[in-house]
Amino acid sequence: MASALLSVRGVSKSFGGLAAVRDVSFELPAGTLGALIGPNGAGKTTLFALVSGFLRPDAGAIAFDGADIAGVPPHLNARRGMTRTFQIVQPFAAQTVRENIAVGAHLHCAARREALAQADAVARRVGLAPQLDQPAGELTVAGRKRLELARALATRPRLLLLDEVLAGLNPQEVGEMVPVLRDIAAGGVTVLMIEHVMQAVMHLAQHVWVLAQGRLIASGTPGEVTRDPQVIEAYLGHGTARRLAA
Ligand SMILES: Nc1ncnc2c1ncn2[C@@H]1O[C@H](COP(=O)(O)OP(=O)(O)OP(=O)(O)O)[C@@H](O)[C@H]1O
Repeated sequence: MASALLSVRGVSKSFGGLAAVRDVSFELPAGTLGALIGPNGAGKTTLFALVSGFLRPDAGAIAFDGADIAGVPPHLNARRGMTRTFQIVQPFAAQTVRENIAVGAHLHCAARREALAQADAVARRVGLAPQLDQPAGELTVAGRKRLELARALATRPRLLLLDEVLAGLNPQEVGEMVPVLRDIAAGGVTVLMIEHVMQAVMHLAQHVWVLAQGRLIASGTPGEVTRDPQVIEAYLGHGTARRLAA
């Protein structure tokens, strides 16, 4: 069994009276592609923000590669090898795709020429090489999603947290992104993805954790969690599993 690259133990976070994440624990082994799923408002993005350091947990422990990182700011986590993407992609619209990706590469390369060369290499990995000289503002939605992925990859993460990188894509675009994500994981990057596109989760994830109303209600392989009555109820409403079985 591989050791846990990310360990979350008893983590909770409330906003005023609203418990967004309640006593969540899980471990992501190194070399795994895991998915975090759950209905809208389940607490997935809040959990990502806690792990990546944009929020500090009210309780619990978060460890990355054995080091306690609860409350450690995102730029320090990026230096340690953990980077996240955002659901809403905000590139520097007037800059080229190459320059946008190079921003991520600057984490490790001080020299501009080296950062730009790294940007080219990363663009090839995500299928953005033909657009390298194009202003980022001219990219399609699918192109912007690839750019967000490329900017994160350019930081050379060991753990990549992907927040809905497939949202807004049509089925063909999803189909084109799945192998890109699989190649990234096969290249040795541990991945945790928040994803609503179940078709992609089924194809990609080795392990799935399901959140509902802030709590972890199920975990297992994609096949196991999608058959779990508690998961069916969380998505489709109370009594659904019983009605489906009948
Ligand atoms: N900064 C905040 N202040 C107050 N409430 C918040 C804040 N961030 C999130 N929430 C609330 O916490 C709950 C969990 O939200 P979160 O965005 O983590 O869910 P999610 O599972 O990512 O949802 P979605 O799939 O719709 O993105 C929601 O009820 C949300 O309204």
